[in-house]
Amino acid sequence: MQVVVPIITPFTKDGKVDINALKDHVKRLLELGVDVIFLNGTTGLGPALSKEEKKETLKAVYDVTHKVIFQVGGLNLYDVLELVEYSKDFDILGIASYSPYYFQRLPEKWLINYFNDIVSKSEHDFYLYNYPAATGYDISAKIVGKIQGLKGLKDTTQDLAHTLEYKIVNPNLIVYNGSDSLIYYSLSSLDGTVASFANHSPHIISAMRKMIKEGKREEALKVQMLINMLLDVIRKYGQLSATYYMVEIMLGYKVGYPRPPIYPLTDDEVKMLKSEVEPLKRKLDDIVSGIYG
Ligand SMILES: O=C(O)C(=O)C[C@H](O)[C@H](O)COP(=O)(O)O
Repeated sequence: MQVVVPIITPFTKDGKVDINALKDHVKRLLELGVDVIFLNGTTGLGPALSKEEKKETLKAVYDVTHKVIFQVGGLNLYDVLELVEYSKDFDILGIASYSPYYFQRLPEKWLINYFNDIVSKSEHDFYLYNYPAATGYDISAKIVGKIQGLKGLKDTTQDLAHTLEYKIVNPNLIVYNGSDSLIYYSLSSLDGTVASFANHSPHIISAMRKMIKEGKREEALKVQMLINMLLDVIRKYGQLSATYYMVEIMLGYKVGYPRPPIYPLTDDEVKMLKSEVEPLKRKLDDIVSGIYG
């Protein structure tokens, strides 16, 4: 029942990676129940980070914890392989990559070659990041066996049956689902969840995990329903940006800014977000305080 956070990448107002904010955020999330840091994912704006920025984030997070999965994917395989080489100096849990994106109708064998080229150069375990809606490609359970020595994967889809299929095909794979709307099901039926909500609500997810372990399914499902209501609110403002402000609303500390084209929210948007979140936050806090007594 692992909680993996696809951690945000904090930026300064002038668009530089805010290393101190990143380190502090990692420390807080680990204290609040997060098990693994998934670095440079979607929520971390991975596709918008340079090769050098990805190296910077790994170095920074590694100062705090070695429980890291380092996402290296990109559209220049030589840059990707340079990041794989760079990762060899770090005793981390593994590396990951999403599919090549933007270019449509790539033959399946090119996609498999891309992953196997990464695996062949890596000394770490390899995790697939399957996100069909973002990349245009579904590396499904039917073809995932063609990736050599795959350790695990994160499947971002609302279709839990699609994610379970990987377990059916290979029960030894570590399988996570990456959708915040399925955290309860991911914790209950998979190896864990990769939840962007773990950036601002790790304590809520940890409480849900405790409820599931104690057989308190109804309370746990109530938490999931409130998370889904929060998700609807957050998505209205642009989730990739709103997540930064949700950290301050839910955890009480600032964590830098997003970077365009993921634009910061305006002051008015932050005020409106806060006013819509507060009532749901109160309900969640009541449930969580009840579970811990
Ligand atoms: O950010 C990451 O790297 C993640 O793993 C989490 C999910 O992939 C994203 O939060 C997108 O999830 P949806 O909004 O459900 O499409």
